[in-house]
Amino acid sequence: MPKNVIEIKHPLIQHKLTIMRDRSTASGKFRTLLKEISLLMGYEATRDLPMTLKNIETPLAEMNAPTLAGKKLCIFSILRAGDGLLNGLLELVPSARVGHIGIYRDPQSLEAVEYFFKGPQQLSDRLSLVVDPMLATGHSAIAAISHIKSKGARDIRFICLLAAPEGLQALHEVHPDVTVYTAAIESGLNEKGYILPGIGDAGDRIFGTSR
Ligand SMILES: O=P(O)(O)OC[C@H]1O[C@H](OP(=O)(O)OP(=O)(O)O)[C@H](O)[C@@H]1O
Ligand SMILES: O=c1cc[nH]c(=O)[nH]1
Ligand SMILES: [Mg+2]
Repeated sequence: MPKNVIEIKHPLIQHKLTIMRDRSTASGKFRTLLKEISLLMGYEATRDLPMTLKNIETPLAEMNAPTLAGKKLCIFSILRAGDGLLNGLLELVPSARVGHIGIYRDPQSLEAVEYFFKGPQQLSDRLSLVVDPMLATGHSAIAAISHIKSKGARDIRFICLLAAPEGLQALHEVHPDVTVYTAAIESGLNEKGYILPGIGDAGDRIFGTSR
């Protein structure tokens, strides 16, 4: 297993994930749980942001108080399912810029097909958080990260709910500089490239669609 993978085994995340895995959990509840998990994962993925001190006055005293040092963020959502993680992270860091990368996975070849890209101009001095609930073969994440690197992004983290070992390995081979935050490293992929035991098709479960 690549070293730069952080599996967040917090009890609240694991409990919520178990409810999401259950096939009888409806879309509304599924979305709510994914957003709650995004807040908890975002806490972990930002725990080493640079800090500085700022002089303030409380009602009682003057103090040098810790504050974020101003490292700017951009959150890139891999459409569609990435949007299930995006809004929670934006609530944590309201000043973050947002990029959208439309990618779907061809069901036969399992290759990533990009159909949309819109992101902020200046990426070289930002921390980019690329979000998608699923890292299966890794093709979608690799394509998304290659694209944002071509636009200048250098400091990149990938946040996913579930990661297959195959996807982690593939992503690490192409982008060894990218740290992955995940709630669970799964057993593997089935013959159609779905993560096992998994949650099924993330986009379909978030938006109530079906293939
Ligand atoms: O690691 P990979 O093998 O590339 O698979 C993961 C991708 O597959 C899913 O997207 P999907 O193609 O279902 O599109 P959607 O989000 O629009 O439903 C998922 O949200 C990832 O983007
Ligand atoms: O299990 C999987 C694999 C890819 N995409 C999904 O939505 N689910
Ligand atoms: Mg997708």
